[in-house]
Amino acid sequence: MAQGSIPSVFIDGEAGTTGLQIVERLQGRSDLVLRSLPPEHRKDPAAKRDLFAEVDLVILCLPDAAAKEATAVAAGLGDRAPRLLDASTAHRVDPDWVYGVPELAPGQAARIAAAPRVANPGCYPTGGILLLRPLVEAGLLPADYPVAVNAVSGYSGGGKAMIAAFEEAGDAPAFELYGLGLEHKHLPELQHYSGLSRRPIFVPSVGDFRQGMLVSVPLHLDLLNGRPSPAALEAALSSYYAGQEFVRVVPAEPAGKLEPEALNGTNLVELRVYGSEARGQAVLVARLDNLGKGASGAAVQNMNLMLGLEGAASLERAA
Ligand SMILES: NC(=O)C1=CN([C@@H]2O[C@H](COP(=O)(O)OP(=O)(O)OC[C@H]3O[C@@H](n4cnc5c(N)ncnc54)[C@H](OP(=O)(O)O)[C@@H]3O)[C@@H](O)[C@H]2O)C=CC1
Ligand SMILES: CC(=O)N[C@@H](CCC(=O)OP(=O)(O)O)C(=O)O
Repeated sequence: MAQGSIPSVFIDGEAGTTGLQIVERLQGRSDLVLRSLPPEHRKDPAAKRDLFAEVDLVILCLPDAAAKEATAVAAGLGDRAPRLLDASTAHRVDPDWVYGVPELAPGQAARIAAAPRVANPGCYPTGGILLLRPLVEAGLLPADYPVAVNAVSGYSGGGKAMIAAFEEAGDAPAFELYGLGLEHKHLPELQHYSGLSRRPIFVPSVGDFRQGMLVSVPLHLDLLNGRPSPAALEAALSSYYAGQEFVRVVPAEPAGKLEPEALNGTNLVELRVYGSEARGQAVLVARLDNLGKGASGAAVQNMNLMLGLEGAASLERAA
């Protein structure tokens, strides 16, 4: 990108759920130019290659196989290759890609800003990692703790096909567990970036609401190092995310209820620690918009970092 020029961005997969939401979030921005392909050429590798060579950043909002193909197209351009931000699962634990959670660790935002290739995180791992990693790093949660992660998502998490099943076909269940083969595609990144040596058990579910997500982790306090109180876990999270704009540690309401849709349309994550000192138990809960901080909001946050467009961050703030 020439100094002083306005960066250009192409969203490969702009007609899909994640792509459309990114386009929506970029409406009204004058600090970048959004490039596009005519609909009849959107899957044409030659047309893609030509456009890739002209832009500064390509955001991949494609199924995994198509994201890998697009990455190969970019690599084939050598010096003219654009930087890539991949929203798919294809490159999230690939050491050649930087993981797109700026709040992951000190220096991660700077690594994203400088990276040629950034892997946008999965929606469930965003919640799980933000809850778990600070506790592992603080030495409170042993890396081999038998972690179980339970989660519920709105159906937009399943892209166009699942949206059609819920909104058009009308034959989708009101609620269902899935991933019960214990091989969900988010497990590698969830384990890796949380810093866990033991593979967690992950039980996702989907409900008959479009958007919104809760990710929860039950903990037995006597199995943690030093038997911390729920308040100590909350303090560890608060200190880890002090000063972060999009991650908020919120005191848990004593009534002990939480619904998943309150952050829809924002790029925020809320983290809470519910607990019973007397019972020696706690439940960590993350609330986020699966299409916000779980996908398109995170992609815009990463794009801003990669292109040095800090001034535009206000567009991502909660109303
Ligand atoms: N939905 C979500 O909450 C999240 C999704 N993601 C990831 O983002 C990616 C996109 O998911 P999502 O938006 O939900 O999926 P959708 O199915 O809603 O959209 C995918 C889009 O990609 C298009 N497409 C497929 N192959 C190609 C190709 N070769 N070239 C150009 N376009 C192509 C599809 O076209 P067509 O319409 O013709 O099928 C469709 O428009 C996936 O990897 C997904 O795992 C990540 C985080 C959250
Ligand atoms: C409800 C639902 O089906 N959700 C999706 C995950 C959505 C998501 O984050 O997918 P990425 O890994 O592509 O980021 C699923 O479990 O496969």
